[in-house]
Amino acid sequence: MMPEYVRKKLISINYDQIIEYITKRIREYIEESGKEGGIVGLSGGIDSSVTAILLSKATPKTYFLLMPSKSTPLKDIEHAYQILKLIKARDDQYSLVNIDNLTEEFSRLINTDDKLIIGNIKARIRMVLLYAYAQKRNYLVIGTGDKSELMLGYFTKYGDGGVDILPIGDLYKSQVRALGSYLGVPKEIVDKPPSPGLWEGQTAEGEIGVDYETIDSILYLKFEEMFDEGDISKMTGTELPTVKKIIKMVKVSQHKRLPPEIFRISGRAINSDWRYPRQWG
Ligand SMILES: Nc1ncnc2c1ncn2[C@@H]1O[C@H](COP(=O)(O)OP(=O)(O)OC[C@H]2O[C@@H]([n+]3cccc(C(=O)O)c3)[C@H](O)[C@@H]2O)[C@@H](O)[C@H]1O
Ligand SMILES: Nc1ncnc2c1ncn2[C@@H]1O[C@H](COP(=O)(O)OP(=O)(O)OP(=O)(O)O)[C@@H](O)[C@H]1O
Ligand SMILES: [Mg+2]
Repeated sequence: MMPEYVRKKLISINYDQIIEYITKRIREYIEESGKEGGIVGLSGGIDSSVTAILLSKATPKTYFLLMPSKSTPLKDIEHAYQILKLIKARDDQYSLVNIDNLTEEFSRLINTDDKLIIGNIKARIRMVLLYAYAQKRNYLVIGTGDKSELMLGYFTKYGDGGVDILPIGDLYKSQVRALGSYLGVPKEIVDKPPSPGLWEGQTAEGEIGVDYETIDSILYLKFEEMFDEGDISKMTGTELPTVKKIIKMVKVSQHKRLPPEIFRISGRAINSDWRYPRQWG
């Protein structure tokens, strides 16, 4: 449940300003990186739909990859096509690549049918394809991760997490849904249960065990408003162990949000966060 207090803070916001800011930053980033445009993996889900629309507003140089597998619901492919139509993508601006053959080859080599291992392989195959298509065009890979998934670590490390920029990464899933509605994403896409589609019947809320309105409320109250966990439990109508579970997911997934730790032997190389200091020219 999302308390009214949180709804006011997270959902009643100025979407025009957000759209303007994100599209401006995408444009600037592409230009500063010396690249020409951006590519997005289009799944038919809300995150890639919103990202695709924002990218199209930022630049005419866009490309979209639809990469279904056996576990991709047909509806999702239809939804991806609806978004292509909405953004008026031309035939030479997208491709459909089925990833089943590649996935089967990997599972044969690794000799596993574990759905999580195979699911993560699918996400990483998509990443490999996106980077290859991007390099062919001198484009950047535009990530679709939202703040809820990034904070929870609910993504495949170096799979859908392997991207160049994260334009909607500071918006919670509930905010992305509201932004999607505002941008004219069909209601069916906005309202359907979020799913990585890595195995049949998978839904994010089913796997995590909590709905996104509650997840977002817990994340917001804990990490932006510093509420006590007991109070968060009461405010969101969620059992305390569930609140603790969500908070723990953030803690244990830190490694997914940071560059790999380098075991330093000499002094510091550049800065520890790898930013190149301006004063070095
Ligand atoms: N402390 C630590 N420091 C450094 N590395 C650490 C580590 N702990 C684990 N690791 C590494 O991380 C690996 C586990 O991470 P990872 O490979 O990502 O695998 P994992 O987190 O187990 O699985 C990915 C999760 O994300 C979900 N997902 C995936 C893709 C898309 C979406 C979506 O919403 O669309 C969701 C998926 O359903 C699943 O629940 C470990 O095998 C290990 O190599
Ligand atoms: N079938 C697919 N075709 C192309 N890209 C895909 C496919 N499945 C996943 N991806 C890529 O992986 C990203 C992560 O998947 P995820 O499910 O989190 O996002 P989504 O489908 O856009 O939204 P939601 O979380 O609501 O399902 C997608 O946004 C997309 O870029
Ligand atoms: Mg999805």
